[in-house]
Amino acid sequence: MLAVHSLRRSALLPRSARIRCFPLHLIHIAPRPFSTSTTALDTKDATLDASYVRHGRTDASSTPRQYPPLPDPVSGWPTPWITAEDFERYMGALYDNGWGIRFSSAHSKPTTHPSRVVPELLKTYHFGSDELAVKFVEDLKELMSEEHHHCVLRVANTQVTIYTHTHSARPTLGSKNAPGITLRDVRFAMLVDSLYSNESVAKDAGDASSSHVQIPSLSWDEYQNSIRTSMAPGGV
Ligand SMILES: C[C@H](O)[C@H](O)[C@H]1CNC2=NC(N)=NC(=O)C2=N1
Repeated sequence: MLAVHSLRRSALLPRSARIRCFPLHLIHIAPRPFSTSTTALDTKDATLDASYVRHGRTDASSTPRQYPPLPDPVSGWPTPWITAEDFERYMGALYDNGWGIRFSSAHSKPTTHPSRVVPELLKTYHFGSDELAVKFVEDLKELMSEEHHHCVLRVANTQVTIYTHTHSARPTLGSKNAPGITLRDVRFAMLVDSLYSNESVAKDAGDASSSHVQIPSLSWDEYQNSIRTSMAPGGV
């Protein structure tokens, strides 16, 4: 619990400052629902120190790009889709840090929404072992519960892909509700990156970035066009 609060406060500080914000003896993780030993933030398991993250990338582009200030927690439902201003403010840094946008039909429901296409943010993280990937998922579960925001996870051995959209969302004022990308997702994406890098930084693990999936970085206009062409008949 404390770890997530600390994370929020320090999410956007430079790495060196973050290290100062995370004296390991102060970090406490609430008990886990299942017990694959400790988390990477936990001080008890020194054997996991150096390998939470796979250090495949040593090029300059692997340095995480600094994010603008974290959006405040969003209250109320449905949540508005991100605006052109939000897109301008956050998407450049999200793209540079390996996030992408996809339009997914995986969320359609045969009975109510047979051909629904949902815009969402996604990113794949790579780990040094299956166990470390599972530990990251445990930490994500805590973050999801703290944020009251739930993403879809795909765990494939040492890779964890995160897909995040907001179910209860609204494209524009007065329109019908439709799932999509909101500031809840932007905030969640930034917090997940921070979780990932803080855990490895706290352990002095070196390169804290993940390998980036090659997903085209849509401009706002392309994003709007994709929404128009790929969303359910009638548009949004
Ligand atoms: C009442 C509760 O907060 C809502 O059901 C939340 C839970 N988590 C959620 N997560 C996501 N991704 N989208 C939502 O609309 C959503 N709704």
